[in-house]
Amino acid sequence: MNITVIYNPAAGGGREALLCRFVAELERLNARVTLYHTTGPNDATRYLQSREDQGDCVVAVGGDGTTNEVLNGIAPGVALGVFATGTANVLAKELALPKKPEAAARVVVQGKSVMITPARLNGRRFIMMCGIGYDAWVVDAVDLGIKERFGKLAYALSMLSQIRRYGEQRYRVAVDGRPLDCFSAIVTNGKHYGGSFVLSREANILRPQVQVLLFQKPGVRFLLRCLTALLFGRMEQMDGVASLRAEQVTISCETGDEPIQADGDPAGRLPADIVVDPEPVPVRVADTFNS
Ligand SMILES: Nc1ncnc2c1ncn2[C@@H]1O[C@H](COP(=O)(O)OP(=O)(O)OP(=O)(O)O)[C@@H](O)[C@H]1O
Repeated sequence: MNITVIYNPAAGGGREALLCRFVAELERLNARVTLYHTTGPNDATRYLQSREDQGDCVVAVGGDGTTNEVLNGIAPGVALGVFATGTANVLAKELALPKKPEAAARVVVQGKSVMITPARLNGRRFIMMCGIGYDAWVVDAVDLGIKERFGKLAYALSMLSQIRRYGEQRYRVAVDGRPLDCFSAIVTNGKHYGGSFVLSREANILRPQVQVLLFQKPGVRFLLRCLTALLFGRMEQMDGVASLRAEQVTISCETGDEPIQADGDPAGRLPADIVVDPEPVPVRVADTFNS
């Protein structure tokens, strides 16, 4: 098996020792490995697009942002592997991928492929989720220095700093053409969010549809109730939260320069045009993964 390993040395504050163990195990399993260290944002995508032969599998070693950039550069038919060394690693939770480097390498070489349908936000693929409103403000306001040193704490601090703004901005959404309003929205491909929290029980990453969660009531109290419900995996059931399955979603707002987040990183500004990608991607998972 020929494997390209894309390592983001900035993800999760750097995990060089884990990378070495991961690559050593791949080689012990007779894989031929080409290793690449990324140098900055979008370098993974650029590097992959410049490679004529990416091998049988490209493994993203980093967080969801690294996987996103690999996904946007991977050639059709080449399998995507993930060794999660980032901060939140939501995709790894969704696919029940092992944390230990040796076990993660065995999944890549000895596991199976499942077909996952990403979605496209303004033309660029995302694999887990994108969001506008509160969700995007939090990602936009994360202090990268704190994130590098203290990981998820940076998100918690950013969440606190943005709470007061919730409800100020109203967004217009079209879910498969149906017009709706909201004060925040998350378009998710999978069930998990922010790590191991369950955002949507309705979502299914193996299905060629996304789940759209619309937060339709204003007010800080409503947001706090939503965040509490998220801790218990019950946000989708809340009065004021609409959860809809869709193939195409557009989101816009009349005023302001509003950010969007995709797979946990800033992803441009509104308007957002989100469509399910017609080309599914083979992704390596454990043999025991229930598909
Ligand atoms: N050499 C580099 N130096 C700085 N940033 C980089 C480098 N290579 C890639 N990046 C950027 O780092 C960003 C963050 O990486 P990533 O999202 O994978 O890790 P994380 O934020 O720690 O994890 P998670 O998304 O799971 O919370 C990526 O979006 C990528 O653009």
